[in-house]
Parts: sequence; C-alpha cells; structure tokens
Amino acid sequence: MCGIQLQKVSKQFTEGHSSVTVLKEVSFTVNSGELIAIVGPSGSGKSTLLSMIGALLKPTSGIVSVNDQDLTTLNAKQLADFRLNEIGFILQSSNLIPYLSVYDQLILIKKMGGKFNKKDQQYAVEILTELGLGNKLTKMPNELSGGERQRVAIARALFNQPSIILADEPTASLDSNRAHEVVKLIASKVRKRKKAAIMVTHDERMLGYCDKVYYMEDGVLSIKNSVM
Ligand SMILES: Nc1ncnc2c1ncn2[C@@H]1O[C@H](COP(=O)(O)OP(=O)(O)OP(=O)(O)O)[C@@H](O)[C@H]1O
Repeated sequence: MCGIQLQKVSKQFTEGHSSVTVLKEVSFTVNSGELIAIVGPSGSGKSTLLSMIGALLKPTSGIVSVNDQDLTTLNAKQLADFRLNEIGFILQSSNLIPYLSVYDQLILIKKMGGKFNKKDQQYAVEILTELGLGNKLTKMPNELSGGERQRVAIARALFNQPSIILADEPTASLDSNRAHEVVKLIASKVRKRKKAAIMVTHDERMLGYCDKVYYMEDGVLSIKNSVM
C-alpha cells in the first residue's frame, strides 16, 4: 500500500534509571493524496511521531511502514537514502540557507550528490513558478517575506518528488493570511501530486484544509473528527 501505516507504535526514552513512554500503541494510516492533521497539547508526542515516520527515530515497539516498507528493517545507509528520496520535511521556520538564492535552495542537494541535470533545473523553475516564486529565483532569503520563505521551503520539500510530506507547525511563524495561503498550497500539492502528508499544528483554523484530524494526548492518538 502506498502511504504511511503505523501499527501499535510505542516510543520510550530512557535516561539513567528512569524511562518515559512518549507514544503508546499508536496505529493509523495515511493514504496517498491525503493530508491529515495532528493536534494536541505541548509535550504530547506529536514531533516524536513525525520523527519516527521520517526515520529520524526508531520505535521501541510496533511497525512504521512507508509504501509497504517496514522502516525498522532498514540499515543506516538505507534509512539515509529513504529520508533523502521519500520524505519532504517542512518545518516551523523555513530553515533556508541564508547565503543561497531561492533557486539554489532547491538544487544544492542534487548538485552535491553529483546527480544534477537539465531536467532538474527545469523542474526547480517549474515548481517554484507553480508556488508563485517565478520572479524570485535569484532572491536571497532575507529579501523574501515570511510567507515567501515558507513557500520556498514547500518547493524544496517537493523538489525531490518524495512520496511523503511531514510538516511540523508550518504556519507558526506566519500571520493569519499567510498561514492560510501556505496550508492551502500544501493541501493542493499533496492532492495533485498524490503525496501522503501529515501536518502537526496548533492552529485550529488550518484544520478545514485537512482530510482527517487526529488528537494526541499523553502519547495516545485518537481520531478527532472528519472535516471533509
Ligand atoms: N530525546 C528525548 N529524550 C527524552 N525525552 C524526550 C526526547 N524527545 C522528546 N522527549 C519528551 O517526549 C515528550 C514528547 O515530546 P514531543 O516533542 O514529541 O512533543 P510535542 O507534542 O511535539 O510538543 P510541542 O507541541 O511542544 O512541540 C516530551 O515530554 C519530551 O520532553
């Protein structure tokens, strides 16, 4: 199955003699073309969950599958490839590299990997144009508005054509209009390009753009409602 599947995923952190269970038997599915939201109080385990789906953390127990691949069976090199090829991260602040132009933010990683060709060049311009940044290709991050910076981050997340988009508080640094604009864009790209996407958010106004809303509390995930 394409998309994300979690089966009874738990995560414990151990420090010295004490351990804390941050996720408790979390199970859910996100299909391709679906954007789901996870809401819940600070410290409830939302970022830990995203980190596990993004192969940055391993579960203590349970199965995290992406596109039918059980991530717990992959070695370090395979996990690094998986992160690079299958996951697009969009974070709270856009995390752009200050000394690179808008265009270079997208192509740097491919250039470093020595796999850069004319098609990539065209695709970078196409996707930036689609996100309304066609006239900003040579601008530096400090010459952009917060909303524009976040749109570059979305373009960068989509550029590798990952199957999964993980967005952690993507609107936290934006005013209300820009927040709507950014989440609307994420939702439309997810549907058009058939990504499976998860957005962690504190912003209830963004939930209308999502197919499902889950609530996390004390490491337990439950369905909040269906908003479509
Ligand atoms: N590496 C770690 N070692 C120990 N405890 C950790 C570690 N990472 C996270 N935690 C704890 O796990 C719990 C869940 O953290 P997490 O960041 O997933 O919460 P969150 O719901 O994303 O919070 P917020 O909304 O504030 O970002 C917190 O109590 C946190 O202190």
